[in-house]
Formats: sequence, C-alpha cells, structure tokens
Amino acid sequence: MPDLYEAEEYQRDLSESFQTKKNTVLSSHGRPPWYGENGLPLSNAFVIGIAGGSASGKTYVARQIVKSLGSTPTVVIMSQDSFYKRHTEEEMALAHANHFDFDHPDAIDMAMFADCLADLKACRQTNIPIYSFKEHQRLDQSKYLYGAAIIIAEGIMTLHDPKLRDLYDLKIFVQCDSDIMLARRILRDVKERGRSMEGVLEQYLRYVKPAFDNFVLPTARYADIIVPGSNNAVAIELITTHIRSQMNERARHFRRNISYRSVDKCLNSPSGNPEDSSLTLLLQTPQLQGIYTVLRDEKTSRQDFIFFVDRLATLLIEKAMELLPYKTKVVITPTDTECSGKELDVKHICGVSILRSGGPLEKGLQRVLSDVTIGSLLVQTDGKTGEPLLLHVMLPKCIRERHLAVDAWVFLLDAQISTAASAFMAIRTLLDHGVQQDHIIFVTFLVARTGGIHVLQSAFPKVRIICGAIDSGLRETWIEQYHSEGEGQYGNTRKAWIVEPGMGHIGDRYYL
Ligand SMILES: Nc1ncnc2c1ncn2[C@@H]1O[C@H](COP(=O)(O)OP(=O)(O)O)[C@@H](O)[C@H]1O
Ligand SMILES: Nc1ccn([C@@H]2O[C@H](COP(=O)(O)O)[C@@H](O)[C@H]2O)c(=O)n1
Repeated sequence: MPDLYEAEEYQRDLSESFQTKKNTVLSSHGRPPWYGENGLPLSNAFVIGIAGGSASGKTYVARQIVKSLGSTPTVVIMSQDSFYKRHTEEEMALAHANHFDFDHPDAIDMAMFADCLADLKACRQTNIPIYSFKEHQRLDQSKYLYGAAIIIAEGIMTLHDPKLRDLYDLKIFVQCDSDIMLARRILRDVKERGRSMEGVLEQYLRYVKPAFDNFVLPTARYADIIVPGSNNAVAIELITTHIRSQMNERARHFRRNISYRSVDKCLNSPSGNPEDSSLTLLLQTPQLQGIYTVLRDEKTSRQDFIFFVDRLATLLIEKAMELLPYKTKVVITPTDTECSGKELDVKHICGVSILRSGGPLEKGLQRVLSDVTIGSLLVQTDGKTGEPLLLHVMLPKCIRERHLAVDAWVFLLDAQISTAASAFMAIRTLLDHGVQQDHIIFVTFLVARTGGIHVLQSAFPKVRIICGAIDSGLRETWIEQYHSEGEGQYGNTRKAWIVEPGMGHIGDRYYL
C-alpha cells in the first residue's frame, strides 16, 4: 500500500520505476492540526527555497535539514528539476547531443512550479510532474502530494523567479567552489544520469558555467542565508533551530481549545425543524433497537457482532443514499410499459474510511454501491500532546485530482464521533482537496452527546451526519503508551470512549 509519508519507499519508487533523479522526498511523523475550531486553516506550510550552482550541494543541504529536524511534522523536498518543460523530439535529439540549454530559466516551467508550490503552501494537494534525466523528458506519470507542514524547494533557479521568491519563508543559497562543483557533477552525471565524461564537460563549458555566472550566482543576493557547499554542519544546525522555532510559533492546540457542548443543541435546528439539522438519527424502531442491543451486549460473539454491524452499516448507508441527488429515468418494463423512475445523478462517488474503526462500515457501503472505490485516512493521537496526527492519506482518484473532486460525493466512514478530533481532521483533508462541504456525508454508528459533535457541526454546517444512536457520555482517560520515537520511553496519551451505554471499541470487536 503506497504511503505518502514513506520517504525511502518513495525514493525507491522514483529511482526504480521511473529511472529519474529523486525529484521529491517526503518524510513525516504525522501532521498535527493545521486548522482552528471553526474548521478553517490557520497557517500555511513553512516554505524554504534553496538555490546554488549545479552539484553545489542543494539536495544534500535539504536532506540534512530533514534529518536534523528529526521528529517533525511532514516535510517534503521538491526539486525544480521536476518542472523541466516537456521537450519536442527535435529538442530531445539536441539534448542527447549536448546541444540543448537546460540551464536557461526558460527551460523550466516556472509558472507550473509556482502554482504547485502555492497549492502545497496553502495546504492544498498538488500533482507534480516526474522528470527523467536519462530520457531528457517529462514522463507521463505525475506524483500526488498532500499534507506537508514544511516544504523545501531546491534547484539552480529557485531564487530566480519573483513569483517563487514570494512564496518562501526562508531563502538559502549554497555557495560552492567551481572546481568542486565540476568534479561532483562529472562523478554524478556519469554514475547516475548515464552521461559520458566528454559530454558532461562539453555541456558544462557551453551552457552550465555561463548560466551559473549569468542567472544563478546573481540570485545569491536574495538569500537570507549563504551556506557553504562543504563542511556545512554548523550552518544546517542553525537553519534547523530557526525552522523549529518558527514551527513552535505556529503550533496549534486544537484539542485543548475545543469546547464541548451537548448534542441536543445541534439536533434542534434554528428553525425548530429537525429536517434542517445536519445530523440525522435513524428512526428508533424496535428493529433498530434490537440490533443495538446485540451490539452493546458484551456477551455477543464476534461472529454475531460482525453480522449485526454489517446489517446496521447497510441501514445507515441506505439512509445516507437518500441525501444524494437523483434524476428521472424512463425504462420499458418486461410487460412493454413505459415507466418513469429515478437514477443517481452524481458524477463521482466514493467512500473514505477513517482507520481503523471506519472499516466496519465498508461492507455496508459495498452492498449498496457494489463498485464503489474506498480510500482511507489514518489519524492517531499524539502520545505527548494528545493532539490528533494525520499519518496516512490514501484517497481515491476522484478526490486526488482537483478537477474531479469538485463533483465528487464522499461517504466518510467512522464507527463513532466522540471528541470529533478525527472527524475534524478528515473533513478538513477532504475540503483541502476541493470536495464540496455539502457533498460529504459522514456515516457513523454512535455519537457522544457531550463530545465534540457540536463544534464539528458549527465548523462544517453543510456536512450531513447519519448516525444510529446517540449515547450520553464520553469518558476521557490518559493511558500509558509506548513512544515510538524515544527508545524504550513510555508516556501518557488521551483516549476517549463513548459510555452510557456505549459499545466498547467497535474496531477491536469487529477485527480482533
Ligand atoms: N556538504 C557536503 N559534504 C560532502 N559531500 C557533499 C556535500 N554536499 C554535497 N555533497 C556531494 O556532492 C554531490 C552533489 O550534491 P547534490 O546535493 O546532489 O548537489 P545539487 O543538488 O546541488 O546538484 C553528491 O554526491 C553529494 O553527496
Ligand atoms: N535533461 C537534463 C536536464 C537538466 N540537466 C542539468 O541538470 C542541472 C540541474 O540539476 P542539479 O541537480 O545539478 O541542480 C542543470 O545544470 C542542467 O544542466 C541535464 O544535464 N539534463
């Protein structure tokens, strides 16, 4: 399963499948909330631009910064090389003969580079091109990126374009001796980019060196910091300290600030008409109460639990289906009669489970929409701060691509809404991708009356919520948990349980 945040896996992906330079690198220990109680993003990603001559050590500096930051929110390294323009056959032939100027600013699609960077900075997703140095060509594949709290853009021209410069919070220039740069470039291009030594030297003298003097070196004046191209450990440590202090200033305390109120307020819509409320509770028929009685019973076998969860999930999804738009469809019956009926009127529809408790709702969704695509989000509680962390994003294509996302309808699945911290993060993630708020239907078994539902509804009033029961209590406890980062360290983490009466941990009871 591809994981957006697996830097090494992604590097392998690029180098093995596409035979390109490592255009983009991602690294993460989970992304804390980037939005406030009103659901709106509070801060942009922190963007660093690193320029310098070819083989001066830009990528090295970027990677050392990531390494030195250690346990930080998601960092993405974006290379300017990804944005080389698509070449014609003629240009590619010239490139193979070392007669194409890759070092002129016009060789790079600066507008696309700036657009992608602006999207990522504003917490939106982007799809960046993948470039092959061996083929001298942009490949047909692209790479989906989302969720970086820190972005490092590196390349010879990253400080050249004013639109790009405006996006940086920190500008770095790597200053390196020309001889060292040439020696490094020969070694790298022969080893990694499939070039001959004669070709490298020819290209260097014809294009690389003049362009460095004319276009690259002059941009050093825009830099906030000049970093040496070798022996730069101290400079990198200073930069990291600055980034850490900037990130601390931006840190949000979402869970600490969230104020819980009773769910009764939300069920009573302003007009007094329950239909106007964004929360729909299934009709409490004896049949439904029977299902809940089985599920709440601690003596229920796992087999029965799964059976009744699947049944309940189907009922909830059927209710959710009522919220979708339908259009008229005329059919001819087997008795040769024209009959006017209805069919779904949606372009794209998909499911997204909040792992892993959303999983038990998936079967219900698949029973109702047999060919539906289901993505997932993994949100976990930070062992130190109690804040939610976005650890993994795997969304269907109709959400990953913005032009499709605006027309997509999404069933967001989670077993319960207690503090609403995961629901908040999941909805914000969908909105960042361009999904419309009134196209999101949150389907859940249980809502805690005194949990975060009220804040969730105030922040996202157009998201419809379908649930089967509302329980009285929410019990929050601190439990001891192993810290993945510290060696052998234990710390406390906050866990919330719906009680009175509650159903226990639905995911555990379903899967274990
Ligand atoms: N500070 C450094 N110390 C040792 N080797 C370095 C240093 N900076 C770069 N290098 C080496 O030089 C080569 C080119 O560096 P790289 O960061 O890829 O250059 P650029 O991204 O500027 O083209 C790589 O093999 C890299 O390991
Ligand atoms: N097809 C290409 C495209 C670019 N180059 C050279 O790459 C250099 C920039 O990359 P760095 O990692 O060195 O910053 C640039 O100087 C181009 O000449 C190439 O050789 N072939």
